[in-house]
Amino acid sequence: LLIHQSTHLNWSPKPSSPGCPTAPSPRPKHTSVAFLKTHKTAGTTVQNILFRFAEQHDVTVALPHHACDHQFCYPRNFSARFVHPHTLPPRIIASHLRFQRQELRRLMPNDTLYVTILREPVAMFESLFTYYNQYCSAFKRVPNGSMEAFLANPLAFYRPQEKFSMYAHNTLLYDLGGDNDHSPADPAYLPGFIRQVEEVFSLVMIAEYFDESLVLLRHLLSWDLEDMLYVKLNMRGPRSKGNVSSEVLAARIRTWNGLDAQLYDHFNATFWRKVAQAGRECVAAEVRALRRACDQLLRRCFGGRPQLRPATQIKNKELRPWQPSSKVDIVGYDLPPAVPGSGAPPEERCLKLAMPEVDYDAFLQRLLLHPRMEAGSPGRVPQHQDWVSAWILDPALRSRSGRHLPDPPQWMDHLQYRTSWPHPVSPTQSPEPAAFLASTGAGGAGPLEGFWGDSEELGAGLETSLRKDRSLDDQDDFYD
Ligand SMILES: Nc1ncnc2c1ncn2[C@@H]1O[C@H](COP(=O)(O)OS(=O)(=O)O)[C@@H](OP(=O)(O)O)[C@H]1O
Repeated sequence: LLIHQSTHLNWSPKPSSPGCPTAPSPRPKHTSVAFLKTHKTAGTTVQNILFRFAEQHDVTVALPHHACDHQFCYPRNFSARFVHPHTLPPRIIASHLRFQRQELRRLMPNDTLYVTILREPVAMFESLFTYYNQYCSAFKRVPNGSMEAFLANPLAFYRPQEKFSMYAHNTLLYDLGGDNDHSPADPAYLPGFIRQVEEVFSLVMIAEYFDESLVLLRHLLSWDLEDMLYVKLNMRGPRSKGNVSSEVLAARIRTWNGLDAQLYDHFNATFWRKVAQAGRECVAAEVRALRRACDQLLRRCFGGRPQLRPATQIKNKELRPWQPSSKVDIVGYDLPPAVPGSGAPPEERCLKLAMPEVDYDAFLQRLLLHPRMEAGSPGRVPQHQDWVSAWILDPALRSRSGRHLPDPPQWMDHLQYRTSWPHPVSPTQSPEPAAFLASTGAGGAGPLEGFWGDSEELGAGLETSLRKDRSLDDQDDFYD
């Protein structure tokens, strides 16, 4: 077990930097954030920053209902009903969803700042094509999985009505709630759509300029530089990376994804206008400070820059990234039992820094389900295993109780206290799975039957659900 330590980096950012007009003045950190996590755009790395911030600052994150897996029932249009009731009302939302303005407005506080991220469409499409080669039928039916063959005649393979077809055509536009199959012959559509995006989103980050984007995000939210530290997550290993070396191929990708290409070009330009407003020198200086601080954290966690490893070589199960298929390697990091140099065990935050999306989501779900588990069983005496799980999952609890599990009277008191923390839960608050699924039209209750039963069933249901997270095939069932 990793021992939580509350020590922080001794590097401490100045609240504002001279010559940086948009650098945060000393005002409270903004904690209401809706991050639209688009696909294959470095969104997992941003999400991890937000999840860690939420944990550290005790801010509620909207998590998907179990029937939605770890995404908000994507590719459906987002609905507030897809949010796990224990995470209501949330202040941060950062898991995959298809943007739906009204529903997010209904869910999130009025002062929510909307942020998203775009990636250059050629690199993004190559990533999508590889990652979803087994899930998107348009890609699957191409002979030898050849991207060149697909791009030579996309319409021979693409069927807009098919499930997951959005991974093959203007995915950015789809994620933002737009019509990814809209005719390029309609000159009015995209400008109108862009205007709507600009109305809602305070910041559109650009994956190619990730660090500059984080600087603008920090200014927008008045966060400390320490809140922005990260390692890259969800990267493909070298074996799985294609190379779009030919200009002809790149041009075909841009033509096929014409709406995304124009969208990206527009927001890339507005991004650089924002950088200019913030002061180029100021942003560049802060990028250097951010990189230094990231390096410093990596030394504390890994003894230096961590080695990227295939999932099979990662000893810590919680750090093994999900693999979309046997043809694609998603690489990750392992934590050393003792940090080279200091010899100390890595801090809790190092685990979270390197934690893949599915595992972080599952971790947060487990934290939230504990109080529900006890509240859902009135009169039930807390069991020893409840305490052990709470102790493992709750860093604050661990830091209070130290290395050793306390005696039974203490853990029973604690568990009873937890029934009202962090979200008071009434037994009627959570819809039964069948009712939930019927209300969303998301399919039969099958795998979730008995989910809100007693704690043992709940635990088993949770494990099933975690296993389910590993398979997109199971997720498919919700859209059949
Ligand atoms: N910080 C940073 N800067 C630039 N690029 C980064 C960063 N972090 C992750 N990545 C790359 O983003 C790709 C994964 O994107 P997502 O996490 O959004 O994918 S997913 O849709 O959630 O599966 C994936 O790209 P590919 O490796 O090309 O697939 C990652 O390598």
